[in-house]
Amino acid sequence: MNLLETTLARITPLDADLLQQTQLRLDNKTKPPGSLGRLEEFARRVVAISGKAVPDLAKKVIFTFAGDHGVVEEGVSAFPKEVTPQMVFNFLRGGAGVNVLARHAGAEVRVVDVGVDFDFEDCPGLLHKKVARGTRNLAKGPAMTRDEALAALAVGIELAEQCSRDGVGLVGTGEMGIGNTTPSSAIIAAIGGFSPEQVTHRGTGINDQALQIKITAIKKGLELNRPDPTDPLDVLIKVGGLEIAAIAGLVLGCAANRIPVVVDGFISTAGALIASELHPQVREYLFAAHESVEVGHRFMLERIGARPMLALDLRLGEGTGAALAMHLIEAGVKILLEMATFEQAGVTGKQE
Ligand SMILES: Cc1cc2ncn([C@H]3O[C@H](COP(=O)(O)O)[C@@H](O)[C@H]3O)c2cc1C
Ligand SMILES: O=C(O)c1cccnc1
Repeated sequence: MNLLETTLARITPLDADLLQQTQLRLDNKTKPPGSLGRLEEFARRVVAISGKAVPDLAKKVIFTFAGDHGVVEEGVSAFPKEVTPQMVFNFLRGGAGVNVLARHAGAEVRVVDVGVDFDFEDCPGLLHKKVARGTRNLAKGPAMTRDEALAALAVGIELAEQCSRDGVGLVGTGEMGIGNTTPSSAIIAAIGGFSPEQVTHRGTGINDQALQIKITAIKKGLELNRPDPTDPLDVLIKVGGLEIAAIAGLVLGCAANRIPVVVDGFISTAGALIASELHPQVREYLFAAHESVEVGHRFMLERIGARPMLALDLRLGEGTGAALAMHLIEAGVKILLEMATFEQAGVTGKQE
């Protein structure tokens, strides 16, 4: 078995008893039952995912995977591909949106080159995991080879393994790759059977003409490559991206290692969708941070069966939404661990 297969074999459903016991603990807190809404769900699920009655979320890590996309040559983005490595340097200096919001959340950002078309040589702080210098143009043929897709998946899986060894309590996903809303739209179109028009949007802010070019590129990619909707690996190979593959691997690795994983926006959810199509129980381990402005995002979330936590009209990616959502998951866990029970507080009237 390869790393992907052994990882998939380790993913199990959450323990229903543990979920129920944790809800009973929450019901003993000084509040009407269920009145903290989804914060209670977050606490319940973090306990059941980690298998720990007292989860420790002190160590939080957001992975920002960077990769380039051959399809950019079609004119699908408002920005040139050079922005991908330029933003990598910005992440490493701590100046990007995700750095600011991760600091706010008390999370560390780890920047991973999984497929940037640039030589970073010995760039301190960067995780050098380059599989290829970008994908090929999906409008002209398969974006990746099978080996490239498996190698990028393995990058994500191995980083999750490392998090498990380091005692990381909460992982977030993020990405940087000019053009990557195009493969993300292609993935949900292929898997969900949607037309490119239904799931394609403006990414970095393209105009009407570029939107038509983007839709045409996705149409060509689907017609030419004919990804098999029942085979998520085939979809990833033909119309995916290296950073999307790494995110899929990270999500699978987190599920296998029982680490809750917060999935960012549209592109990250494309990775999570591949993971959840590979293993249906993956959805139990993930938290969908927010609902992106990208129109296709809703269809991905519905397909996964994940309800987004925030609606902030975000459309940046990088892991920004994941950073913001981490606070709320931690808040739910703190309610479980720190709030007084009826008995401790001497509050009466609890219904048995
Ligand atoms: C300066 C800058 C910083 C970003 N950070 C994330 N993205 C986001 O925009 C890109 C996807 O949009 P499209 O498919 O239209 O190219 C990705 O890099 C995504 O992470 C950025 C984009 C730009 C321009
Ligand atoms: O939702 C996202 O993650 C997103 C949307 C547009 C552009 N970049 C990222």
